Amino acid sequence: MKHIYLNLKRFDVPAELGGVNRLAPVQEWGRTIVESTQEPLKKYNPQEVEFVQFLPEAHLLQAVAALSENSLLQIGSQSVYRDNTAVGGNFGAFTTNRPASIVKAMGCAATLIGHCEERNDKKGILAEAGVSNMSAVNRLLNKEIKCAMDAGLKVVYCIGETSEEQPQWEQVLGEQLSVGLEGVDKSKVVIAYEPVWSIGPGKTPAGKDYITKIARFVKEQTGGMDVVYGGGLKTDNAAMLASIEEIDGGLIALTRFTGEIGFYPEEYLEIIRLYLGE
Ligand SMILES: O=C[C@H](O)COP(=O)(O)O
Repeated sequence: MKHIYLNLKRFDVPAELGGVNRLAPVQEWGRTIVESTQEPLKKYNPQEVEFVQFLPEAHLLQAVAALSENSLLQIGSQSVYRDNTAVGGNFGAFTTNRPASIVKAMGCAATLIGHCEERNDKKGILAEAGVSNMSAVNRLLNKEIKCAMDAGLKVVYCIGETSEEQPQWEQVLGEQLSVGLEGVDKSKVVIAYEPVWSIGPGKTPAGKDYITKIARFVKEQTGGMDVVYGGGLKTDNAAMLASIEEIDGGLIALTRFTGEIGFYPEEYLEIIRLYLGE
């Protein structure tokens, strides 16, 4: 089974406010993306490939409502809170947070946990508190994964090393896996590997040998979990990634990296065609 994930980050922010949304008014953005991508995806075999689109919370209800009959698309949230509602327990006193129970109730099938931008946010809070040992980040993410799974959501768990961490990549990724997945049913989780040092303008893209080495490491450490490339599946690397046996799919975000950068539905569909080879 291949997994094609789409992380729509905050691509809903209009260009005039500094964002990359030139697609649709904010009020219609989630629906527009689902409606402009789901029909062409119906030609793929759901036994062979799954498609999940992760949207900011404000767009989840609209995206779910836009799903057509027999759509192959599934909708997911961008992470969940590390605590949840429970009958007889917390009734929803979670101002500003996003418990997994409501993500599931809104019709989502999955959630994306531990993206490098989420890790950065948590690291920043710890740094403000004077904490330099960042292992707490993995423990917080482990709680989020457990809440998501208790709520019946599939989990895509992101791991990756920064440029500073690269010399100790085995230790860093090993801890992200062992602590993040402690006590978790791995059969319901897919790993997204993000070489953080390689993401962003002007960075050297990760090559085939490096990605293969990491994917093998993850599979060895986890008993063969599915691993997708999370550093950005795009036009430039789709064929290379498709040629790596140990890679089980990819995480798409921006589809255009020069000029009017952003996410464009036709380019997303083209990346999928290039990766799946059909
Ligand atoms: O979520 C995906 C990764 O952060 C890569 O994003 P990008 O392809 O837009 O650089």
